[in-house]
Amino acid sequence: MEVNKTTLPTSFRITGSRSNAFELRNVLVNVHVPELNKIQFGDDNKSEAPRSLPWYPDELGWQHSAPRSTIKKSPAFQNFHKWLVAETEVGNISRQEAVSMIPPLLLDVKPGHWVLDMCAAPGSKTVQIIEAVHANDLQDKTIPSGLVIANDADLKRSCMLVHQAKRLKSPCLIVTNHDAAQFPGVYVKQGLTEEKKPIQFDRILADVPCSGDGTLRKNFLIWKNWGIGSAIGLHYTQVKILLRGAQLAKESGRIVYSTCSMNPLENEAVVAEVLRRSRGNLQLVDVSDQLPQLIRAPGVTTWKVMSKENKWVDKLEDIDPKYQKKYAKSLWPPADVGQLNLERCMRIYPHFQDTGAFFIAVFQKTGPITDISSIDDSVSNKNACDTEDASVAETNENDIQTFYEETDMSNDPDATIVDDLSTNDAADNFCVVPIKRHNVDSSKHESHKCPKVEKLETKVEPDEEDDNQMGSQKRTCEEPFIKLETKVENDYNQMGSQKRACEEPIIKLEIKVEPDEDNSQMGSQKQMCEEPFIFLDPDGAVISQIREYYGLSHEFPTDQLLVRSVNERNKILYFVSEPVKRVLQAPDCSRLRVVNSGIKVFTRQEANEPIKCEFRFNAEGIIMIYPYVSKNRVVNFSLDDLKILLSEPTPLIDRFDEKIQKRLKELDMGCIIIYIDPCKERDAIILPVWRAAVSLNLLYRKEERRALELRVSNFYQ
Ligand SMILES: C[S@@+](CC[C@H](N)C(=O)[O-])C[C@H]1O[C@@H](n2cnc3c(N)ncnc32)[C@H](O)[C@@H]1O
Repeated sequence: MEVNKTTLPTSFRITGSRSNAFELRNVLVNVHVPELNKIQFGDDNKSEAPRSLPWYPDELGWQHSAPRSTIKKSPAFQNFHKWLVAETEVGNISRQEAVSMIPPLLLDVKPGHWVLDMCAAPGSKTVQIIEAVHANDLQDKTIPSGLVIANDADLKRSCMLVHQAKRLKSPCLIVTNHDAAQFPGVYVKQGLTEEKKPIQFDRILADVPCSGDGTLRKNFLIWKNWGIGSAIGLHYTQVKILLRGAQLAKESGRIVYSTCSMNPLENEAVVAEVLRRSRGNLQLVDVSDQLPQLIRAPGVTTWKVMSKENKWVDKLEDIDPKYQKKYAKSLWPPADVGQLNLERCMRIYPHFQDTGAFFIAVFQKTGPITDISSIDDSVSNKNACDTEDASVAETNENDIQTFYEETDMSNDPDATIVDDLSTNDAADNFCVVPIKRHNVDSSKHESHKCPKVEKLETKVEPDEEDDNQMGSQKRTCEEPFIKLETKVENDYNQMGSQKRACEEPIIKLEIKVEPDEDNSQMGSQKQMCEEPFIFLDPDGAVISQIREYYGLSHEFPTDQLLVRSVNERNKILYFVSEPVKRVLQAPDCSRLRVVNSGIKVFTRQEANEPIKCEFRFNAEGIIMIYPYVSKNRVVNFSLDDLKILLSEPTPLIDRFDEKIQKRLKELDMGCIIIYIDPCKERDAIILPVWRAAVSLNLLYRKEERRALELRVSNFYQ
C-alpha cells in the first residue's frame, strides 16, 4: 500500500516497427542517457536518468522518475524532454504506463493477423498491436496485409484513438464505435473466393472497463471514490465483453483479457465464468516463460465478496435472500475452481517493479463457443449475469447499479474521470464506465462523426501540409460544393487529419457556395462526410494519370485506393490493406459504425501554373509507396542538402549544390521524392517535396518537420 502513495514513474515506448526505432533508441542510449547520468538529483544524489524496462523486448520500453522540478532546472533534461515531445508528436515514441504495455506483448500478434481490440480507446495498446502487424514491413517492403479493428463504445474516446493511432500511418486499421459485448458480426469474403463467412479474428484484446484500483498511484480520485459496488457491477459487463470476444476469435486464436484492477471480482471471477460458459473450448495459456524478467504473481483461486453491509461473504446463499438476486453467482469462486488453472493468470503489483497494478489472462480458443444464448445457465445465477434475455439482463444490471448507488458513487464516471484527458497516460486511467447499458444499437446509424473534444483543440499553422501555400482548397470535409475563402481561421480540433471522422474545423470559415453545382446534397453535408468508402477503378482516369506520371509499378495494388466523397474531384486518395477492403466491402458492412480508416496516399494539388499531374504524394503514405515509384521523380540528397531544405519553408533551388540544382531543373513542376541515405546503420529518409518554379517545399506537417530537424541535428553530434 505504501508504494501506492508514491509517484508513478513516467514510462514510454519507442515504437517497434518503425524504421527508425533502433536509431532512436541509440540516440537515447548514446546521447541523452549519458548526459542525464552526469546529473545527480535529490538527497541521495541518485540519478533519475531513464532506464530501460528489463522485460520489454529490444530495449524499446523505458521509464524515468525525474520530477517536473528537475526537468525544469536541468538543461540536459530539457533537451531530453524536447526530444521526447517531438518524437511523440510524430508517433515515434508513445507515452504509456509500463504495465499497460504487457497485454499486447502477450497477445503475440504477427504480421498479417486479423486483430480486434474491443475496448481500445485511447489506443495505447492498439498502437502496439499495429506495430506488431507491421513488424515485417521493413524486411519485405511489402504492402502490409493485416487488419486491426480498434473499437470503443465511447465516440469521443474513439476519436482520441483515431488521433493516437493515426501517427502510425497504418492502412490496416479500422476504428469502430460499438458496445463490445454486441460487436456486430459481418460476413466477409474468404480469400480469393466469393464465399463469405462471419468475420473471425486471430487475436482479440479485451482490455475492459474496470474500477481502476490499479491506477491509484496516478489517479487520485480513485482513493476518494473507490467503493465495493463498482467491481460487482462491472463484473457483468466484463463477462459479456470477454464472451463476445471469445466468440469472435478464430479456433486456435488467442484472446487476452486485462484490467488495471486488483479486484478478483473483475479478474479471476470473470475468467472463471467465461471458462465455464465456453464449455472447455477456451483454455488459459501458461505464459510463465514469457517476458521472463517481468516479476508477477499467479492468479488467485480463493476470494470473497463484500456485501452491501461491508461483510465478507463466502457464497451467494449467505447473502440476505431479499438481496440475493442483485448478485451474480459467478462473483464467487466456482466449485471446480481448482481445475481452471487460474494460477496461469498474471497479477502485477506496484511494489514488484515500481509500476501500477495490472491483471492479465491469456486464452486459447480450442473449439467453437456455442451461441451464448443457448448455454444452460443453471450453475450461475441466471438473473444476475445472463445474456439470454436482454430485458432480464438489463433489469438486473440496473438493479445492481441502483443497489450500490445508494451507498457509493464509484460507478459514476464523472466521479472517476481524471481531469486531464490530453495525455495518453491520463486517458489510460479512464477505465470506469457507467454500468448502464450503452445506447449503441448497431442497426441504427445515427451520426457517428467525432464530436469536438474541447481539450484537444490546437492551432494548426497555415503552412500545414494540407493547408499548404500552393493555393489548394483548405482541407475540409472533402465536400465539393463549398469553396472556402482564402482567409480562414485555421483553428482545428486535434483529432487527426481525416475530416470525415474527426477533423472538423472549428467553423469560423467563410463559405461560398458555387451556384452552378448540384446542391442537392448540401443539406446533408454531415451525411456527405459519412459517405461510404468508395474504391477507385484501377483503370480509371485518376489512377492512370498517377500511374503514368510517377511510373507507379503494376505491383502496387491500386484497387485498394479509395475516396470518401462522391465528388469526382476527390481531394484525397486513401489506401487500405486488402483485409480492410474486404471488411469495408462486406455486403453488411453498414452494420459496422466505422469512425475512421485508411491512410492518405495522394492529395489533389492545385497550382497557379499548369501541372502535369493533379495529385501529389501525401506524407502519410510516402514510405509505403516509395518502393513502387519510378526513380524518375526521386532525387538523392545528402544530409547537407537536407539541412538546406529544412533551413526555411521554401528554399530556392539555387541554394543547393550544383549537381542537385541540375537534377531538380530537369524535373518539371510537381511532386518529387527526396531520398536521403544518411549512413549504413541508419534508415533512409524519404520525403515528399513540391518542386515549384524556383523553390522546393517540404510537404510535412510542422510537428513532423520539427522531429526531422531534431533527428538531423542528432546525426551531427
Ligand atoms: C481500460 S480503458 C481501455 C484502454 C485502452 N485499451 C488503451 O490501452 O489505451 C476501457 C475502455 O473501454 C471503453 N468501454 C467501456 N464500456 C465499453 C463497452 N461496453 N464496449 C466497448 N468499450 C467500452 C471505455 O470507453 C474505455 O475507453
